[in-house]
Amino acid sequence: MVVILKDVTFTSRGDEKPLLGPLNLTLPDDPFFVIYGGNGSGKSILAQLLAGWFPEQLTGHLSGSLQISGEEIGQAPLSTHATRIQLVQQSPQLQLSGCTFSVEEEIAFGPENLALPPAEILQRIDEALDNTHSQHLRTRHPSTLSGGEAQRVVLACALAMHPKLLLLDEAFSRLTPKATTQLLSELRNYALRHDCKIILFERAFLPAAKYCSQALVLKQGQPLIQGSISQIFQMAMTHINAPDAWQVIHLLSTHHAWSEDIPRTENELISAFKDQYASL
Ligand SMILES: Nc1ncnc2c1ncn2[C@@H]1O[C@H](COP(=O)(O)OP(=O)(O)OP(=O)(O)O)[C@@H](O)[C@H]1O
Repeated sequence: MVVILKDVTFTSRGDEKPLLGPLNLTLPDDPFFVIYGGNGSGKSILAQLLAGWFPEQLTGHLSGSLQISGEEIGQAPLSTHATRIQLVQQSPQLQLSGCTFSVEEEIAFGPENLALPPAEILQRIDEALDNTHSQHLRTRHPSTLSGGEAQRVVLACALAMHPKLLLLDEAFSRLTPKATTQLLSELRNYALRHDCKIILFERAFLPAAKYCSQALVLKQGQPLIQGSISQIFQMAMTHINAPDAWQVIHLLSTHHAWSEDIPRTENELISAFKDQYASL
């Protein structure tokens, strides 16, 4: 799926100052891309625009061009995007329908609305539960799920729609780093199997950096820098969260005392420290 933003600016209704933009972006050819930013940097607004929320759910003025697979956003009703674009937000309880009695029914909700044959719906439920490691939640009432369990289930609901563009707006915020890494690995397999692009919207450097080779950093709705993880690292680190070891690398880089690539995993971190300091 090709996503192209040209001079996109969004101003909320009643505001004068744009909340986002001007922003230019062409997604690289990788399955994953990450958009980093601190609180209020515009990640959710951008995610909602990409999900086609303008103008039905996101009212205001959009200028420039935001194209997804050649189709200009804002020109078709939001419901028409459901089969190709899915957005998972950071508060899972807000995304549960509230009208089903089991996780299985909740995942079936979208495919049933597409009037798919029952056998295909069942197959999609199974696949989505497997991909999110949630088979054990299948018969649970959605209202009894913990925060992390609910995040797995809303992700399963999104996957059951077989999206070609999956937007994950801090969608792992209630999961442990280990569970997040496990899900991201499953999502990479999903993306390759279904030719899907996944955009992560994150306040935390890890574990997104492990899966994305390219990133965009937002600050107050404006693009700060775009490029490889190594290229964006210095600027990103003043705006996002990262483990202490990466804070140390940031400090060393600031004092020109780091010459290695920026590690994207713990193992890369250990190797990089060995390479940098083994001779000392
Ligand atoms: N519908 C809206 N109308 C007016 N202002 C909005 C609307 N949605 C968000 N904003 C404002 O736009 C700015 C960007 O918000 P956004 O939710 O995109 O930030 P974010 O990067 O997702 O932040 P966080 O990490 O805190 O979730 C904030 O100042 C927010 O108050």
